[in-house]
Amino acid sequence: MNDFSIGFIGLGLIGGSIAKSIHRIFPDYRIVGFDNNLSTLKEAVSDGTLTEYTDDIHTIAECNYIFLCAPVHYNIEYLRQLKPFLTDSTILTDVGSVKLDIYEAVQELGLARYFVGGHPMVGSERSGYEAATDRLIENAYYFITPADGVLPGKTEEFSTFIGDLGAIPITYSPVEHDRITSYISHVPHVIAASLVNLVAAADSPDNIFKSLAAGGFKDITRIASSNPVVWEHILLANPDNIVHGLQEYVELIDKMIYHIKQRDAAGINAFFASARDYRDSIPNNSSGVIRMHHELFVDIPDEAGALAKVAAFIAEAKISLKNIGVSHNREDEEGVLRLSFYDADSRRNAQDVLKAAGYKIYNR
Ligand SMILES: NC(=O)c1ccc[n+]([C@@H]2O[C@H](COP(=O)([O-])OP(=O)(O)OC[C@H]3O[C@@H](n4cnc5c(N)ncnc54)[C@H](O)[C@@H]3O)[C@@H](O)[C@H]2O)c1
Ligand SMILES: O=C(O)C(=O)CC1(C(=O)O)C=CC(O)C=C1
Repeated sequence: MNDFSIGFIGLGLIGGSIAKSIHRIFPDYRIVGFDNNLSTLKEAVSDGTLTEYTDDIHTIAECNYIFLCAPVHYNIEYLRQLKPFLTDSTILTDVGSVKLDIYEAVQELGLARYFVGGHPMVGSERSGYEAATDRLIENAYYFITPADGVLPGKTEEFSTFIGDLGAIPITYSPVEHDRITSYISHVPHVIAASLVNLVAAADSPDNIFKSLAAGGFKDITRIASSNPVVWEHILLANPDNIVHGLQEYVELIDKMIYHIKQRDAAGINAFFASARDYRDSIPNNSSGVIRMHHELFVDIPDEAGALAKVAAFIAEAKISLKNIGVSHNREDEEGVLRLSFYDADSRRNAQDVLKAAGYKIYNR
């Protein structure tokens, strides 16, 4: 065992995924967990991700790198407890979705010399350690927001470490970060949750809306299943940017209402056309604004066992499948089975295997 140590406060989706990546890439590092969910900690020790867990903040504070991975407001609360034990060899970081509030707290507490903030631009609607994977952050952009006054070399050292884990570090100021993420992440989560609440309120007593909801509604509302505590903290930590974005959004909706009321075909068309052009310009096969997804779409017969058969071909070829899903709406889907993989090689190999077995494959 190497005596290099990394401490985690919060071992859910993001903390757990980063800990698992570190364990995969640096198996000799000592990884220590602290979480208010004891069964999570026990599970992470038993699957080998954590070397040990602790309920003593001092043990975490003594680690070389400290990752704060609880909901954003709780991360800030831990700064004060860690402060007395930190040394110049510590790198203190967090993964919170909002960067200015923790940056200001760090400055106020005099912790700037240790602090390199971070935020992986990747995640899931699932939460908790059971949703964590050792590939989650691979190929994802990872914001780095160093404190003004951080000791020389720490930002470079931490960025290199994040690159070693397979993510793509990009350095931004906390102010820029919070403005960008309000548009591309925080406002969209509010909109997704609003849409679900809209439909839930309109649904019939026998829930017919829910039963009939197809790809469109499901695609745009996946993130409405996210952990409410995490999002409560994010909205309260970045209120001005989010309110501003939502107000602009309401203006857009008002504009569409006006077009519809006026029966303005050209206005409606232009609204959709500009959205389609921007959305289609997001590169699918690069680490662009939207993370690279290694996906295949496969047409399968609508019969029992068809999905299991495809999964068996993949398993026989020893290819790891990240996710598998079926769409029953054949009207606007060419391939109905969506397979996602952890990397481009796995996707390519699966494509070869399934093609050889006579399946029709689509790439999107
Ligand atoms: N969910 C995402 O997609 C996503 C993406 C990037 C960054 N983040 C950020 O990552 C952080 C964690 O989010 P997550 O999605 O992993 O949440 P999660 O709910 O999956 O995990 C949070 C973990 O923190 C623990 N925890 C909660 N309060 C605690 C406390 N007071 N002390 C110690 N442990 C505590 C929980 O038991 C849980 O294990 C948040 O700051 C969030 O903004 C989330
Ligand atoms: O993919 C998802 O489910 C996410 O919500 C990930 C997502 C986002 O893109 O909004 C959520 C929160 C973050 O801080 C970063 C990424």
